[in-house]
Amino acid sequence: MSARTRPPERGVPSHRDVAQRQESAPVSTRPEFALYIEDLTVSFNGFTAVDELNLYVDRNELRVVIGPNGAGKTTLLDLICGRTKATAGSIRFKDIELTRLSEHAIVRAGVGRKFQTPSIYETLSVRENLEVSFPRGRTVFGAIAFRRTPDVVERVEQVAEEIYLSHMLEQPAALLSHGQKQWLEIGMLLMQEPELMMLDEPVAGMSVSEREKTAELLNRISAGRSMIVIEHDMEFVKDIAHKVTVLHQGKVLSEGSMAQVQSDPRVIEVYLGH
Ligand SMILES: Nc1ncnc2c1ncn2[C@@H]1O[C@H](COP(=O)(O)OP(=O)(O)OP(=O)(O)O)[C@@H](O)[C@H]1O
Repeated sequence: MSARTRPPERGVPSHRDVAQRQESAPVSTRPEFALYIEDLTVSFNGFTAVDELNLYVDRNELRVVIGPNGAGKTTLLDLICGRTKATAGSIRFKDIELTRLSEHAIVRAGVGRKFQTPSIYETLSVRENLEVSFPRGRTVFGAIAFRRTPDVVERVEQVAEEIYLSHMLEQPAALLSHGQKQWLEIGMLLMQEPELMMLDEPVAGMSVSEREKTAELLNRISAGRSMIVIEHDMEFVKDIAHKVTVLHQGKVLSEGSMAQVQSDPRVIEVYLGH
């Protein structure tokens, strides 16, 4: 049975199931899953990079997406954050259809995304980088217009502590190590308190101890939100994944616990065996 036609596993209701359940449920009941991706497809000049993909991510879940080069992993994140527009299919987050929204509206809907290379402001201090990421930190013209109100100061200090940078708040970001820059960018996302956070290869180029601290950080911040992480480092995947989705040629090849996907012969053939 193909990934496309495979019904959701037990405990993985289809969107229709949830919609029906919600009709009779009290208004305050949250859907069981935060993110529903169904039949998602994107083609570039006849090449289908994401092909009728179905993916369901829970709240409080850290999902890792793995797969060979060109499998469609980054394109999937591009589709969710609105950078790439879907050719067909649906992405519903908290019951909002994201495929129709602009990138900015998707951010406002609670979706935050970190790219592989850190995009921090090198000349600003760690504190200022976090401040400008506070939702009220910028005007529509992009000028830094925040005031250091007590709530901003408190939030910056909380986030700095979470990302192991409390002792470097006044340092220019340019002086941070590669790993610290990655953490700062995660912190900049945390300032916006996203309910869905997506990270593309967060530990690429990090030292062993930075990887360990990043695993601890991600485990901590996945509580209360949904996370999708693309990663190639299998040791790291083991440390963080609640569930793993393996993509191949734009489709879900396998999905389950790390142990389940690692022992799936199809995954060994196209990815892990290489
Ligand atoms: N804008 C685009 N125009 C044309 N082709 C694209 C575009 N974006 C992605 N692709 C193609 O879609 C396929 C999937 O690419 P994608 O970057 O999503 O793969 P990936 O799984 O993230 O790979 P990697 O692990 O190498 O980062 C690739 O063949 C890529 O060349």
